[in-house]
Amino acid sequence: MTESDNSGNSDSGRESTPVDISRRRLLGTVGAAGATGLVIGAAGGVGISSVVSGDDTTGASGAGGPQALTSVGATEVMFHGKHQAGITEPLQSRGHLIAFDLAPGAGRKEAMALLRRWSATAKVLMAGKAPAEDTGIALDAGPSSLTITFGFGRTFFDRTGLASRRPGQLDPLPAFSSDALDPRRSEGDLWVQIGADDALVAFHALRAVQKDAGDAARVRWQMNGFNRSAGATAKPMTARNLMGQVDGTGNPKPTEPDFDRRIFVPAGATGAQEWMAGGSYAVVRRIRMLLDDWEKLPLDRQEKVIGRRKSDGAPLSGGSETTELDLNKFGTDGKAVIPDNAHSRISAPKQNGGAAMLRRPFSFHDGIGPDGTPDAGLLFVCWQADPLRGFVPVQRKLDRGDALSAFIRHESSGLFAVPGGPAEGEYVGQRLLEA
Ligand SMILES: C=CC1=C(C)c2cc3[nH]c(cc4nc(cc5[nH]c(cc1n2)c(C)c5CCC(=O)O)C(CCC(=O)O)=C4C)c(C)c3C=C
Ligand SMILES: [Fe+2]
Repeated sequence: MTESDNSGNSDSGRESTPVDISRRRLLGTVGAAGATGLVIGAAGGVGISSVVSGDDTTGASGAGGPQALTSVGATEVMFHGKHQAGITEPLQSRGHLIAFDLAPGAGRKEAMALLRRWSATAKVLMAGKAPAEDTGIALDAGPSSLTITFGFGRTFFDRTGLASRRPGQLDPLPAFSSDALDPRRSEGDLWVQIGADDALVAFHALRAVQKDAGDAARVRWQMNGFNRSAGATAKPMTARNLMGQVDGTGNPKPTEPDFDRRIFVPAGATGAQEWMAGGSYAVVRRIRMLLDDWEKLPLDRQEKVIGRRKSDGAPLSGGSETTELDLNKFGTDGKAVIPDNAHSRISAPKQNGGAAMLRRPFSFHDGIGPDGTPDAGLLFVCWQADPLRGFVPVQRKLDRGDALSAFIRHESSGLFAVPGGPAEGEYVGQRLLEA
């Protein structure tokens, strides 16, 4: 992207105004025009992307000179838009999920100031610029698809005197029989999701968000995750999880007519809080994978657990990855080719009255647990306009009879209201906090 794309985007007038300097210019490495890259706009909703060409008119990137950013580094996601960034964009290779609780004594005033600070920081960092008193962690890097997404947990509303504006959708999720939840790593007043295609850019944002919290909020829990790096495969492919499965195939697509209705809260929706228009609800579950057990299972049984081939994600009923599941196909033994307890069968929207969610997870690996097995699995994050029409009915059904249940353990849970994207000049959550 060119530097001029960002002119006029400084956050002057906001608290803790970040310095409007590109991280690369701090090192004096960028010419009048930057590298070729992508700008992903949240405006209008769903990751509209356009290629911005950047001819290096200075010749600075020639032999011996500084190099242009690759498309990985140069890709920028817009902070302002109808929806917050970090929901419909492609999975990034690094992620941090952090929940905060407001500090004792902090209320609505402190929360407003915090969301102003966080928004100003997010805007600057997502543009690949340096905040005030920068740590230098991300020097040299471009925006690298950084997204920073903010949400409110159920407890936020009592602590800020806003109980009358708490959406019913934040009512606690039902208990599921397979839950083994750790309350200290669950829920929280505020939630921040950071994603980037560079580990240092993601960590840089994490530190900035933590420092901005100041005396207003304390970290309740933090989880770190990853996905495959952009460019690691010969062509763009659906991600794999740590069980080796192709994971994400059945996700609703932004091109589908009911995508917006399923994922985002419409303006003027009956019973919805107006400040949530354009927003979405995030369900976050830390799901441990019992990898030692899973990896002992022969391939054909692993495939029956999911109902799809491991090699390419195609349904066991035939076709390729994107072929629809044929749930009525039977083998010569008279049994359903996609077993009754297969994860794909049970979670399919047509088996759940159309219930659908957008899954956007990160894998995690936190070493070896006290039991000697890998503390690894999925930071499952799913997005929907209403958790009672997305996550809850599907998880209820999975809880009753999913073949995958024997190989996973839900260890923590969070439900967060993620407001719509801020308009130019607004901060995230302003319509809730200042209405
Ligand atoms: C309640 C929601 C879900 C949880 C929790 C969940 C956990 C989970 N899933 C996998 C692996 C796969 N899931 C797949 C499909 C799939 N899963 C859910 C929901 C939950 N999964 C849905 C709605 C779907 C899509 C169903 C459809 O549209 O047909 C697949 C198949 C490929 C794909 O469609 O993505 C895999 C593989 C793991 C490992 C896991 C917990 C660790
Ligand atoms: Fe799943």
